[in-house]
Amino acid sequence: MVSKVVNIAVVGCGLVGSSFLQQLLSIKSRITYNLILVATSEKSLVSDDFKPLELNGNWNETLNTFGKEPLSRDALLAFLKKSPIPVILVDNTSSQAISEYYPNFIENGISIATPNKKAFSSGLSLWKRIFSEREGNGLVYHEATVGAGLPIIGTLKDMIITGDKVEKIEGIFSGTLSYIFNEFSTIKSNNVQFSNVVKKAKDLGYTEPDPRDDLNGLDVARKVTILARISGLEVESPNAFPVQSLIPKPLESVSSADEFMINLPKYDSDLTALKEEAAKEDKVLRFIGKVDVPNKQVSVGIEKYDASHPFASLKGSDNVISIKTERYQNPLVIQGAGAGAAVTAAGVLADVIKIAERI
Ligand SMILES: NC(=O)C1=CN([C@@H]2O[C@H](COP(=O)(O)OP(=O)(O)OC[C@H]3O[C@@H](n4cnc5c(N)ncnc54)[C@H](OP(=O)(O)O)[C@@H]3O)[C@@H](O)[C@H]2O)C=CC1
Ligand SMILES: N[C@@H](CC=O)C(=O)O
Ligand code: NA
Repeated sequence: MVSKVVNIAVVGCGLVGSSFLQQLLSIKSRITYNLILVATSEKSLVSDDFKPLELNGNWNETLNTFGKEPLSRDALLAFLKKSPIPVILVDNTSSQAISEYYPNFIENGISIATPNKKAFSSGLSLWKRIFSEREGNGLVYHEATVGAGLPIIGTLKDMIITGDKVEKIEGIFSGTLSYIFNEFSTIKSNNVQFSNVVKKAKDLGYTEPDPRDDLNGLDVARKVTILARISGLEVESPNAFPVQSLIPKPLESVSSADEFMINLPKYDSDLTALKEEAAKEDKVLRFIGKVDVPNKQVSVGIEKYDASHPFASLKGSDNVISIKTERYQNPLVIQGAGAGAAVTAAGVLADVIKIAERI
């Protein structure tokens, strides 16, 4: 029997992209994955004749040595349209520009697998265009946009297509903020200062290069926007509901991450007071995203939880998501690593495999 062959184009070879390529090139499968393009923002390798790229294991070196100027979005589309067999575009970037171009790929029959949240959590019109389900459109899978490789989006969609009704989703959706609050606000009271934990998280490489990109709550707001939309709420954008920022107002406009870190200790007192107030009630603080479907409410911010609550005993940078539905009145809880190269790449690869089986 001749095995099925699918062409794969990978844009973005950073943390997740590198791990994705390593996993893709080593899986054993009855489907053959034919790598026809690899690109970063500066270099690209393109197989003009659609034969598999010869990467000899060290694709990074090959890309740097032989890579040419990356294709524009139009040129990338024109190239992928010429593919004689089904093609999957894997977007491992965080590029807004690429995500805004998804409808053009999809409407030309090109499928997409991605951990990039931008397309699904920007304006609602882009979401509607992506999921318009026209005959001949490419498929779109984005499991790793929420909770990395944890099975959240697939699980939620399965519940909905089988007729269940989502009532409430609540969770800790940021690996960085999970770590920070797990260390800062513990069941046994401690003297840890918020700024110290942020510094520790930054030193361990858990934060974005500028920790304000974690502390402003936008990453969590994007994830919650995606879940709310899947659950049936027409959320206009991640700015359309209350999002608590952990950046002290006076530090919003400081120019550099270093200046931000130097000044952060001056503003520890508010969060220390909140943590002590919670401790007196035998509670801890956690940074939560919430979707209340019947009441059409979405929010992101700090909440207090009893020491006995599953969110209170979370470890490291784990995510935890609780989904309450008409059928799961005792909520379904999914917990585990919600960030990191290997688990995220595996989530993307599992999507590639699901698409390849369907196209
Ligand atoms: N890291 C994690 O734990 C998780 C990440 N994600 C998501 O996965 C995606 C990738 O994250 P990560 O690997 O950590 O990010 P990195 O910054 O490590 O990698 C991004 C890659 O994308 C490339 N890139 C950026 N813009 C373009 C462009 N316009 N055209 C071509 N290539 C481009 C970069 O190239 P260059 O180096 O040349 O700039 C780089 O290779 C993001 O959307 C992130 O939100 C999701 C869940 C968890
Ligand atoms: N920065 C994110 C990683 C992926 O979305 C996180 O902390 O969870
Ligand atoms: Na996921």
